[in-house]
Amino acid sequence: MKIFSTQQIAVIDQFTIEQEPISDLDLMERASLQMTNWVVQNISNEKKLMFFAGPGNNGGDALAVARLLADLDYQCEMFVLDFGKGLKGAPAQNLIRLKEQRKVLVQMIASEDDLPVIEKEHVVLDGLFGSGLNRMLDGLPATIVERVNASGAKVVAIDIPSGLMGEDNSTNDRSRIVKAEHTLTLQFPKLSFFFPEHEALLGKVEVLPIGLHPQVIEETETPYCLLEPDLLEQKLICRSKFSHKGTFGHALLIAGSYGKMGASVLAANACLRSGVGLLTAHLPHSGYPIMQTALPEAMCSIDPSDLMFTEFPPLDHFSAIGIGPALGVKPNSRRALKQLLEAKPGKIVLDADALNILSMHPEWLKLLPVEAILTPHPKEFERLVGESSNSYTRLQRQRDFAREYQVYVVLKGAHTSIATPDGMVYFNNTGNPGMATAGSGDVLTGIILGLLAQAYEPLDAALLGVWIHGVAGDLAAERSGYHALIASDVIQSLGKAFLSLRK
Ligand SMILES: NC(=O)C1=CN([C@@H]2O[C@H](COP(=O)(O)OP(=O)(O)OC[C@H]3O[C@@H](n4cnc5c(N)ncnc54)[C@H](OP(=O)(O)O)[C@@H]3O)[C@@H](O)[C@H]2O)[C@@H](O)CC1
Ligand SMILES: [K+]
Repeated sequence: MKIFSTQQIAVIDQFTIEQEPISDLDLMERASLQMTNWVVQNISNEKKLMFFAGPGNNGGDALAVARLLADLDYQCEMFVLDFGKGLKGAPAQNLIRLKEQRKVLVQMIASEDDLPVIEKEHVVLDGLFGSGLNRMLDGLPATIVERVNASGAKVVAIDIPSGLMGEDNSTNDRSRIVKAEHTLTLQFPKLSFFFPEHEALLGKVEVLPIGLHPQVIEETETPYCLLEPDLLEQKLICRSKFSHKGTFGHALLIAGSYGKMGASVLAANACLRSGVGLLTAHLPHSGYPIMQTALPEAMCSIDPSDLMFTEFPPLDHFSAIGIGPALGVKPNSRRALKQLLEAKPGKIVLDADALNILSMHPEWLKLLPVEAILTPHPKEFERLVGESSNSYTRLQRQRDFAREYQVYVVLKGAHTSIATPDGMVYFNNTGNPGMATAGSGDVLTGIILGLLAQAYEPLDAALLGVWIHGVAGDLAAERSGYHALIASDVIQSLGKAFLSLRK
């Protein structure tokens, strides 16, 4: 699913009105019907609903939803923000319709004194501002937001919590943003919905389709996209009857150091469970019995060092390399990583300490092969590019980094984002908080390595790997819940996760 900017959404909205064609009033009614249906299914009509409507179409939606719900015997009160200019267009027509219906008390709010008392038991429907917000809230709107947030009432935001910008909130003040329990967003999630600092403002997000014109959606270009199963199903490669283990590549995993060999075992296991033909794990000598015992399917290449990575085997046999989990950053390992990069290793995924080494030696970044995949968590990414004060800035840095070095940057998080060398960013929404556990990242590295070593292009390996990792985590959480979930559970669910793509 494409993620558009709020400016693009306004253009798509206008195109739909002209080309469907449909009047703006009818489009607003269509959107409002969707939201009304959601309220009917989720909120009891014994609750008193307090609507707040702003000056634009977001307010128009609130006015229409109040009328539709009042017809269904919901008890509604309407408070309209009065800037002294009156409403225009479709919102003005909806105000007239609501007044003519005579079922809802409508009050204008011109100053703080006009504000109602909001009880904890009420439900607030927030239609102050939506995608037309163009500056931080202040004055009366900011006061309303403060009151709503302080009331303890359940808040349902129409399209977007009022005060939240669709994209960049780096100069916004979160105390002036509505804190919703549910956000009913129209047709497309907004970019700012994918940033962790906004989770508590958005609550649970419901994307409600409102039938915007498919042609303009298809033709409008955006660098941002949400991963969906349809796209990934197309990417999964079918296995022919005549395939053999040589068809599915030979992966080389370089991971683990003394005391942390588990990272290597987890990544190797996940790699094998992702369909690779053959896997060689390169390990310090002390890791040899561990790997051979834990995972008989893996072959081993033994480092001269007993404790850490200092040398890599000849690369000719391998179709992809994964390096980094629990490697350590000792000088010998650093030197060996540099030599590996100088040997032009081809398809490669770098994680954890491989990235930490690169942040200690930024001059080696230029050695990264084109289309290498880097899988940092936010801290590792910060070490590479410096601190970012918010997710929007971090996202722009992620895009810049991917373009500058022509690599894929998989920034791990609740919505893992994958930035590509050509400036695209894909967001993932599979996975769950239970996966914030030791070894989870090693499993992802193993999956991506397994896919890379087969015939998957780096882009497809990154997208499919991230998505499958999340699905496997979700399946594992169904069995163990979030608290008890460990990385091995995710590996156990990989089979079912691949099967969910039905090939
Ligand atoms: N997607 C779709 O197709 C559909 C979308 N729909 C709905 O439309 C919504 C978008 O509507 P919208 O464009 O009218 O914008 P909205 O947010 O209501 O308000 C803009 C007004 O606020 C003002 N203003 C801005 N910032 C301000 C501030 N800080 N403090 C004070 N004022 C401020 C600004 O005026 P300004 O002061 O800038 O002149 C302007 O008057 C969208 O979220 C969805 O709910 C559906 O109806 C149907 C289909
Ligand atoms: K809103």
